[in-house]
Amino acid sequence: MPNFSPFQRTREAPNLPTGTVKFILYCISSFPGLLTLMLILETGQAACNILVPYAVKAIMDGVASLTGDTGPVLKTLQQPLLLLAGLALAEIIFSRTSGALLIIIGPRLRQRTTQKLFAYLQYHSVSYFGHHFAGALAHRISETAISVNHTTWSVLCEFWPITITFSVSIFLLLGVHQGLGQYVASWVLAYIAISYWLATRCQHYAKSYAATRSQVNGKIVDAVSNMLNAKLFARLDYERRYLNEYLETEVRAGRRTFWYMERVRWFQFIAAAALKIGTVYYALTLWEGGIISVGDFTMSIALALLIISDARNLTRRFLEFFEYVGNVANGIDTIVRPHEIVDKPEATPLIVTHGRIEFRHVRFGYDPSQPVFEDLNVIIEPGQRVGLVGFSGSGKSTFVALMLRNYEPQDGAILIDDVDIAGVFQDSLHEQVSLIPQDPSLFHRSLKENIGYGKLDAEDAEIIGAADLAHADEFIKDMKEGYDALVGERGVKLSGGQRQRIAIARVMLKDAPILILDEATSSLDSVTEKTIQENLDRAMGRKTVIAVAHRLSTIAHLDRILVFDNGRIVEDGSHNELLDRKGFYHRLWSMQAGGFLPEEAVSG
Ligand SMILES: Nc1ncnc2c1ncn2[C@@H]1O[C@H](COP(=O)(O)OP(=O)(O)OP(=O)(O)O)[C@@H](O)[C@H]1O
Repeated sequence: MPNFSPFQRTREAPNLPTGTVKFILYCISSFPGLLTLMLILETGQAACNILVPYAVKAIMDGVASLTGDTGPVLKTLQQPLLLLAGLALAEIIFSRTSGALLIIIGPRLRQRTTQKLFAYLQYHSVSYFGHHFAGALAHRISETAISVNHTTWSVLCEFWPITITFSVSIFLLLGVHQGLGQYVASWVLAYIAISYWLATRCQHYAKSYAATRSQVNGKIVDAVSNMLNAKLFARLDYERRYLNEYLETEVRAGRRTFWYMERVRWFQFIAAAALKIGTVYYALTLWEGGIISVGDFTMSIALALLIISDARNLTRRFLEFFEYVGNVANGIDTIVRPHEIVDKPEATPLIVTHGRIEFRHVRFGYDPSQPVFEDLNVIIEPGQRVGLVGFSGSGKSTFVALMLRNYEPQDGAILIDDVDIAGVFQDSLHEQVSLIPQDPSLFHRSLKENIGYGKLDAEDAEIIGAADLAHADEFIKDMKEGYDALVGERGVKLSGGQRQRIAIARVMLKDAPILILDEATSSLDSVTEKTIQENLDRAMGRKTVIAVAHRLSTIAHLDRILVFDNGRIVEDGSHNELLDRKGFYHRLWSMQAGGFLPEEAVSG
């Protein structure tokens, strides 16, 4: 188990900027000093690079001034040679220090971005998670974090040095000769503009190629998760052919993109040739006319070659940059959208002293135009044990979901101990209300951690005690690794009944004053169910309990039963009272086959 205090927590949902540039700046703002240093180092490295042709010019001019005697060569060329060596050394130092900074900042920046996005994601509502696949969200977070890094490095280590190379080259060439400088400057401006334009055009191809790749990934995931179906139906061949259809689409989209890139390369090669030949011709003419020295001539050619080497792949760099920025924008769009249910600024912690629950004139619909509850009014007294029954779709789970504030009513209020839960901190509500769901999902962590989730600072003895009450201890003891056994993703290595027992144990450990059981024992055999039910009854103590049940026998002994029909409470009373009333509940009870309600509603 990670070693952190169980009580570190933040109540307030984090705020994140929604603009792409602002978001990237926000993420990198944790490293102002290191990033500035990196910018300086990249500037230094680019400057060293660009000054090499200048040193070569000095050497060439020195060589040209030499007479036939080779004796004083080194002496004459001492300064430019030292400059050349100094530049080489400085370039190594700048570039490797920058490399080291990249190693220091890179993983940390990725971690911070992931942390921020994950923290933001946590505050989305249950309905948000119902609309987004877990895998897709995890992928989005990691893509966004990687793309924030890449965007930063693109600007710092690619576009910025290129800007310096281009600007200083033009400056040096203007110094050599105005016309030559203007020729290269026009070439550079035109080249950048065309590269940018080509990249924006290519974006369309790159996007559709990326879409086909992710479609293929999705198909592979779907096929792998349905491998059992494929085997049971002997459809392995079919699955290969099915996947191949999508792979073919990917190949076609890939070819379109690469052909376009190939055409871009033609442009680059022709443009590079134009710069090379043009500069050589221009500089040669100037040298011939005695306007520039042989050193200037050499420097001009070297600068042109340097520009060409930096300009190569500029379209691809733009394209990658767009892709990273697009990824960040997508991540923001999916994750950094407004939270659906937010704690109010004036929110207070909920402290349950009695456990009285009231639904007051509650109107709610998942789609507000089709309300599940129109005007629901009900009071559950402190310590009361209430069963909710009704046909499938009658509103029982919605009732529970509203109590947990998974959704907010469009009208009316839900009060606990006379406090409107809309005005309390959501986590304080969840601390006071426990839920045992019908199909509990567990973390892929040890059994001990899963049970201990109900009370993070629980002693081992408390965990075992809770497991014992939930009849989980008996099967855990039989496992090779006991309480340290891992349960598999969502608890798949356990049977439904075992998962339910772990969920019961962790809720017993949590010991909240209000308890909600949503078919909490439905996956258990009747013998285990009976014993757990007794333990649950004991654990309920003076808690307020709401139990949703399809098997009426499991709630018949409770203090009160609310009968739901089409979002209305049509009957309310104890089991015996309701039977005596010979109404809806009586019909349900009579219709029960083996203790279950029929699926279909029966008209009155
Ligand atoms: N997440 C959702 N989005 C949209 N509609 C929903 C959602 N959950 C439930 N509903 C609808 O709300 C109505 C009430 O459903 P609810 O799940 O509360 O019924 P229930 O009594 O708990 O049913 P069951 O016994 O089958 O669990 C149904 O018409 C259902 O289709």
